[in-house]
Amino acid sequence: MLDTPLAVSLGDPAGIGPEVVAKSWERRHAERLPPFFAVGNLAAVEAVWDGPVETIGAPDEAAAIWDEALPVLQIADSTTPPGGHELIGARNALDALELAVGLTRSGAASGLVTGPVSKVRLYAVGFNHPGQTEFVAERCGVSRELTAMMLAGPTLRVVPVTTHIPFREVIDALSVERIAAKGRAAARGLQRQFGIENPRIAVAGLNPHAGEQGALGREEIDIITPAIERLREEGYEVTGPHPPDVMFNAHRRATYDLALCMYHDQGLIPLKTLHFDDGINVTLGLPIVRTSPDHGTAFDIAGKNMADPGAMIAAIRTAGECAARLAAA
Ligand SMILES: NC(=O)C1=CN([C@@H]2O[C@H](COP(=O)(O)OP(=O)(O)OC[C@H]3O[C@@H](n4cnc5c(N)ncnc54)[C@H](O)[C@@H]3O)[C@@H](O)[C@H]2O)C=CC1
Ligand SMILES: NCC(=O)COP(=O)(O)O
Repeated sequence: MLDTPLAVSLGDPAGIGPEVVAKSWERRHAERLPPFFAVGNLAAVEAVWDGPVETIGAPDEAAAIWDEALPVLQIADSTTPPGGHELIGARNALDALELAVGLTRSGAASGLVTGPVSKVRLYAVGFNHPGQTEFVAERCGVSRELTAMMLAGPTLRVVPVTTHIPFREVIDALSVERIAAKGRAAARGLQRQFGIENPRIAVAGLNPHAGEQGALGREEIDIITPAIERLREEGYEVTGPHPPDVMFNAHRRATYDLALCMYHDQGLIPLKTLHFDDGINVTLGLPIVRTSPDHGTAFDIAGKNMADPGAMIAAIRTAGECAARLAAA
């Protein structure tokens, strides 16, 4: 059990973040969750949940009330109702994220779990990062190219080489250096945070049938294979390029620890199809632990008591496990 609690930012209060965090606390004993405190707006939790909740002034006050109430570190007095459209929700989400990252970097929290945010609403309040992944990397002083956004469930882990960019830009964004950098960040993250000594990485092709020896596209020959060779020279166990349409079946998934995918949906469609209810997002390559549920804000069901906390529970549990592993290293 961790001595220092995790910091869990509530995300956009108009979404389901407050509800899944509160429901996770409710199931803390059954799910054997490590201690955590929420960072966000107390009213946002009270709007969707009638369980016990108490504000704290600092992370070290969380332990004393963990058994009795959900501890909340308050970031703002005003908020937006569940399902609301006001941009104050995005500002709250950003303030909570900023504070939770800072507390984790300082060691006051043992790891960071982030609630779902709306990217378009964050952009509307001046957020100039593609997502929380890059924001956290910057706050930790790490170049985003040295981090990897890993989505993971019980039978599949994926890292997309390109993440939140328009599809039209994907091919130009792929390079030997970028693919090798993501593969390296992924392999080292699995070693360091997940205790997988020699991770097996399967690299996806980009074109149908991985290019059919160049007849259906040359990216596999010109970019992906040289990146695979570079990673192998560095000692990593890497295979591919694999035809993307067959590499996610159950038989093939059992042969690797992580699929390195060329773009967002190539990896996230299989991941969320298989593991939407317990899938998580982990940022690899940071000096701190950061996880998040795989789902988004789900504005359509916010405030209706319909949100499944499974992915948030998995994100909290994994953050605790990774934090314990890093502390013991
Ligand atoms: N971790 C994060 O911060 C993420 C944020 N997003 C953001 O979320 C916003 C909405 O994205 P969408 O593509 O609509 O995906 P979404 O995951 O928010 O919702 C997709 C569908 O799944 C349902 N759903 C999602 N989570 C659920 C849960 N825990 N229990 C029950 N049903 C659930 C929703 O009601 C909706 O019908 C976007 O603005 C996007 O930027 C998307 C993915 C991850
Ligand atoms: N599709 C995954 C996702 O949107 C996660 O983004 P973020 O954690 O970087 O904000």
